[in-house]
Amino acid sequence: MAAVLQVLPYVARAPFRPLLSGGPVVRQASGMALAEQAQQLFESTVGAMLPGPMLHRALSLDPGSGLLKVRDRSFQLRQNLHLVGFGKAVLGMAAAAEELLGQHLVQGVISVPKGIRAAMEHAGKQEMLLKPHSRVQVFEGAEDNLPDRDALRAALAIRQLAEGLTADDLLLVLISGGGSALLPAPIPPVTLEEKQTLTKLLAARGANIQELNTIRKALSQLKGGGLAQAAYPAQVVSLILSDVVGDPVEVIASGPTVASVHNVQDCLHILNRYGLRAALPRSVKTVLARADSDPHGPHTCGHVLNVIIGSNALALAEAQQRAEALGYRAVVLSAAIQGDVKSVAQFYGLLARVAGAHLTPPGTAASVEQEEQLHQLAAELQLPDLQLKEALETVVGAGGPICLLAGGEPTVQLQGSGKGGRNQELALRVGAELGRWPPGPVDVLFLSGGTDGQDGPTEAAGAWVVPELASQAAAEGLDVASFLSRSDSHTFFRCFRGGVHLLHTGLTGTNVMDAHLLLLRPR
Ligand SMILES: Nc1ncnc2c1ncn2[C@@H]1O[C@H](COP(=O)(O)OP(=O)(O)OP(=O)(O)O)[C@@H](O)[C@H]1O
Ligand SMILES: O=C(O)[C@H](O)CO
Repeated sequence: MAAVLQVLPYVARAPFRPLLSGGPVVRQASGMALAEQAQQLFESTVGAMLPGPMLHRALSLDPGSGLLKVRDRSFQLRQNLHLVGFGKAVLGMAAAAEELLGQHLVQGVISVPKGIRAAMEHAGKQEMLLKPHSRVQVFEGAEDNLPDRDALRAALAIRQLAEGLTADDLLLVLISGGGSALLPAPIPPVTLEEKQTLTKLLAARGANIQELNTIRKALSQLKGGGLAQAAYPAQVVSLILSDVVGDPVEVIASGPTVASVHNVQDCLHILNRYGLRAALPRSVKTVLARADSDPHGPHTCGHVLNVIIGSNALALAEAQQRAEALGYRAVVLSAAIQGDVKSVAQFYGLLARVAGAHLTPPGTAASVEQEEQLHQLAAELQLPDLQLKEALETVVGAGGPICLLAGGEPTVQLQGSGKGGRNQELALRVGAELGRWPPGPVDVLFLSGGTDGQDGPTEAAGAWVVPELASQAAAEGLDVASFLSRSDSHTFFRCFRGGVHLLHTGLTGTNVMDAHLLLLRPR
């Protein structure tokens, strides 16, 4: 039976608990400042994807019979549950899983980022920590998201646990972003250092995550279905928190429980594309050559159920519900925003102009060419799930506050030695775009935030902007364009109005990429 992939439906009402201390109560849109609403909506985007609510939605155990339901499948638990996990959000996921299923848990091994337990302890996030006497062994490693000896030890412990299972066992696999670096298990004779060097070179030359993980899978004992193979004949259930646009399970953390659809030719094309094929270490050539003649063929994963339990799309759906509770007409534009941050910012700036014009009395309508330019930009971004037409139709008929939601992961070409992050750069660029149009009688706000709570090497999660930002900044002697020319968005927001436009959540314990909110409210 082929491996099964299921995606949890629309998230149930996640218990809303403001991430920021003393978060605002829900009041009607008119009664709250736009910035307060935007931050509350961002909190609900993140809140729905926190490990506890996510696992509670994904797993349902009948304490009497020991029957575990995961989506439309059932598994009989009788102290036969084993757990492994790897990823930046996996500590909290393991804590939630052990709380729910602990009476059946025999043993567990998880591989999580170095220092995360201390960080969660410091942040007072007890729900993200395993209880004392937990049966789950924790390995911390992969400092700076790079595979290291600590992560290698974790991967070997995970493989050893998997290989010891029988057909009576159930292996729960917890997977989230950052998992690849936390599960390094190079196929000999490839060494950890050789694999590290190759992936760093690929990333530095612009390889995207799909390309990077195709190479990682080809050189790994556990990625690309290898973990599922090691666990056979045990039943495997993978609960996956997606940090990749489009939620491709074979790419997320390099698909350890998903049969790989790539072959050696795919790898060679990628290596050629980035000029790395000629300089490959002999060990890598040996492993790639052997892969083609592998007697076992690609890993079969018929004994596996892969379930996406958290994603950007699910998070945005939650925020859409919140926005409607605040009195907005809300539309999810896309959960697959990609492309250069400059183009993405232009798109949002024009969208605000066109949408804002539809919300104001006739006579201030956006020009036809601006609408055409907006559709042109959208076409150039090639967003597979874009709901632009639906969004504009909603705006035309609204006559009241509008909330346009989107998410994904734009790319930034770094310039200069400034300090910033994808979200802060996008927000600042959108702020500059908004300032180019004469503000009609509409309040406009744009927010961009990283759902893991950390945007680039800064302590901010992101930032929010309004059309007046550039002119207000100029009055403070801050030139937006100059900061952008140095990729120095964090410094700008730290200086501008005492940092009030920065978004701070602390490490959230989840990661479903970035969330973008565009709020428009007629005066
Ligand atoms: N000064 C800067 N200005 C703008 N963007 C920056 C700057 N410095 C780093 N970045 C961007 O931040 C991104 C790294 O962000 P971050 O550290 O949050 O990791 P990530 O890509 O979100 O990975 P993860 O999913 O593990 O969080 C890179 O895409 C990089 O281009
Ligand atoms: O770990 C990885 O491979 C990336 O975070 C994508 O999931």
